[in-house]
Amino acid sequence: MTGERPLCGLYVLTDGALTPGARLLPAVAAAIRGGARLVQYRDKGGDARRRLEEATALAALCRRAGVPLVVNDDPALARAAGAAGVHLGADDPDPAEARRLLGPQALVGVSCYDSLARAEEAAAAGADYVAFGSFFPSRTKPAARRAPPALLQRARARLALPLVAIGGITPDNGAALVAAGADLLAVVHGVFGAADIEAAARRYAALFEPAHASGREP
Ligand SMILES: Cc1ncc(COP(=O)(O)OP(=O)(O)O)c(N)n1
Ligand SMILES: Cc1ncsc1CCOP(=O)(O)O
Ligand SMILES: [Mg+2]
Repeated sequence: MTGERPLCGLYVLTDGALTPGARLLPAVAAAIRGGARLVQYRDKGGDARRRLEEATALAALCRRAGVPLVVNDDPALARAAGAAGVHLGADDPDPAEARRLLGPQALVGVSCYDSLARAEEAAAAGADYVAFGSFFPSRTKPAARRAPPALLQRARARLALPLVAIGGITPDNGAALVAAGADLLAVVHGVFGAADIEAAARRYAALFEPAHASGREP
């Protein structure tokens, strides 16, 4: 992806239970006002028409805000909705196929769990970022495979592309992940489960401001 802004900061993932129906767009708008720098439409529902409507509306909102929208799991939906890209895990379509469908400008992110080897493969195949985790117990995905924070330091030393950390991240435990090399913190519950979404997003975004980020590895 030839991005306008570097991929760095708070990455918010929507959730069908926390941001249902009419609450989706206001919730994402609040997260962006709070400083979110990347948005993922993550919806595991089976209603294709609703998903297309929601993803299309979110893509328009994100475009106006200058924040890329990534669609989880579904390259065809990303294309139909006019999203900036797609996020793919081990059980999803092949990232190379997604790249062919979405084109060279698209943002293609790949889940790597606790595997540096998988991340190196994804990087060599042209991923725009790689995601590791779950680093902490996740309310959104309790059965997610766990990864140790030290993995981020090893990944940082070996990989030049943006690193995403995900899983049970709070403004308190996220600082150590940023210090270990995470460029983006991917969050569901900590932002969209909050009573004040904008304020919650602001607390994560602050972890990337110079006062906090001075603890980061070069
Ligand atoms: C940024 C980010 N990282 C990891 C995931 C998980 O992807 P996946 O393993 O495909 O699991 P599901 O999200 O599809 O349940 C993600 N979506 N985003
Ligand atoms: C999709 C995903 N993959 C690993 S953990 C997770 C969910 C993260 O959500 P939360 O920030 O609520 O733990
Ligand atoms: Mg997936």
